[in-house]
Amino acid sequence: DIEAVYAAADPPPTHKKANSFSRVYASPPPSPSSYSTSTPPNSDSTLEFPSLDAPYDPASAAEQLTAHPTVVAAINRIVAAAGQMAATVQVPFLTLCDAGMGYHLPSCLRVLEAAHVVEVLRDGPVHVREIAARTGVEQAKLAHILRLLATHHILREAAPDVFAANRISSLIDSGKPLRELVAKYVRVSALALFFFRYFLSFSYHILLSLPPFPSPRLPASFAPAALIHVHIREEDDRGGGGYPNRFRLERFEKAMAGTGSWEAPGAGLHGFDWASLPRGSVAVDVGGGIGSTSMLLASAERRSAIVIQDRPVVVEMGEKAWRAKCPELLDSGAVRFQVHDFFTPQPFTDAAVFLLRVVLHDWPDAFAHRILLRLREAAAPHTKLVLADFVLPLACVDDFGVGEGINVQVEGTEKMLAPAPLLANLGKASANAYWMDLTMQVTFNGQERTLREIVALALTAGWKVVRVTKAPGSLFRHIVAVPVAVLVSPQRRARAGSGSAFFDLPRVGGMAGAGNAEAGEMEMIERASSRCGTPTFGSRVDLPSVAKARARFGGVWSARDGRLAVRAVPRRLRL
Ligand SMILES: C[S@@+](CC[C@H](N)C(=O)[O-])C[C@H]1O[C@@H](n2cnc3c(N)ncnc32)[C@H](O)[C@@H]1O
Repeated sequence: DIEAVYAAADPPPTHKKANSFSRVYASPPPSPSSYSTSTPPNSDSTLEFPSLDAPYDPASAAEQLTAHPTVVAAINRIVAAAGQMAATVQVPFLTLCDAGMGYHLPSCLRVLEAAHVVEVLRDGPVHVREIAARTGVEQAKLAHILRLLATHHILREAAPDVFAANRISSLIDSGKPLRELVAKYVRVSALALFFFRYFLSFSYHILLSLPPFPSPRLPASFAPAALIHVHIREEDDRGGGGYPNRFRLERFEKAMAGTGSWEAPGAGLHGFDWASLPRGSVAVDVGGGIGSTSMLLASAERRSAIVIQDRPVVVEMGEKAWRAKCPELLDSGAVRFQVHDFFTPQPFTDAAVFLLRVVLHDWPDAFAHRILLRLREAAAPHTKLVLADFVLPLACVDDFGVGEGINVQVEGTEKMLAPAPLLANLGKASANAYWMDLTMQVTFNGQERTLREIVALALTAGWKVVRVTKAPGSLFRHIVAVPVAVLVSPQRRARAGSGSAFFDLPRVGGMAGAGNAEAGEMEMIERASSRCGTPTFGSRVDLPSVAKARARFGGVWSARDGRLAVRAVPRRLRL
């Protein structure tokens, strides 16, 4: 109920009718000489500094105050002090990451401007669903872009997924009606996004084609340049003499070891109760790289055997690294490497834990769904899935879906990381997770995800998230999920215009895949599935679910032989 969401949001800022730019130039602030520098600027005690949350109004007394020489000097000192304090106190690794990925900010700003988002927000907060509909930009991507801008105080997330312009973004309001702009620049927004992506990918390729340079003074665990990582095709990994991809591959593995610095100290060990696993059980580190995380686990916790799965060339490198560092763990069988493609059936069908660390963020939802589904097919009832990834908080207090049909009932969720007036997601202190999100998006069409997105994605593959760890000082989280019935996956694809189509509820792990969707989950699944390109149904095959399917998708639905059947495939389900 979008009205309810708006009602819950902060009151809209005052309407702005005129073009900010023209007003800026039409009424420049008084020149410094018009002030008496000896007079304190704020002798009127009611005059306050302009609010960040309200639109920019150059004519206001508060805004004019900012041109007074004393105030200008104070502003400069505040900005200098804030920047210097941040650089002084923040861990240098994170400051370097911030500096290394800040190039996403202008790209996001460009989307804001080219898609005319500020004009859409002119009259107050708007839900991203509506912004997407009015600008033609894909909703899921737009939400992340706008949240990154909100994290940098350029917009405001007034309520979950509801964005508002503020003192900064309102400055780029053209003052023209949206209709006029869209007519003039037909679909500029979609095109801009399209070309940006390619422009950025192109820049990456140029950067990555530069010859490697030695950096002997960097500690081995830190390789910032390699944080931009590349999926190297199998045939390239070994290719002639190892240049350039062999270098990149080796640098990449160092960078992966360096990602330990994203985590709160000890989080890798405490993110899951490894000691609770029965002696002799098996933990599978899927897409485990050279096993940097497993090495920590294996050294601290010897109850379960660890299998590290990856592609052949990585397994080869991993075995070499372990043989050099801790051969006894390989020789005792406590740890072993296995070549395995995670898009193919998982060979371990009785694992205690499947660990996916920084794997899902490499992949778009449709592929991430497949990786999760392969694990679900191999899961026993006691198997746990541990996802280790950044979890993006909203830039406002998060009610976890109340009022949006989504209830993320997960142990360990936090509605906010800081009280007002700080941003609920800790603003600039959290920038790195949002930079990584954009890096994943422009490089692989992957992404970092919010908890809602992770919960919804996992559910499409039969994993129910039950717990997320708290990790003070880091947005890198360990998320624990348990197997539930798979709610997804048409076995036969609906053909456009075909007379009828059946969507089987699959059998997984010997369990009939009759859905167990609870209230609210249906919508969540549907949203996730629309991103996966696969229609999904959270449904028991009973009359209410048939009615739900009809209401949601149109068409004529019935329950036949434990399957949902649809006649005259509705447009929304055509694949
Ligand atoms: C971002 S790294 C994460 C490595 C490790 N989990 C860690 O946290 O250090 C992603 C890993 O997925 C592996 N990978 C990519 N495609 C794969 C596939 N189809 N099957 C198995 N592993 C794959 C890569 O080789 C790489 O080691």
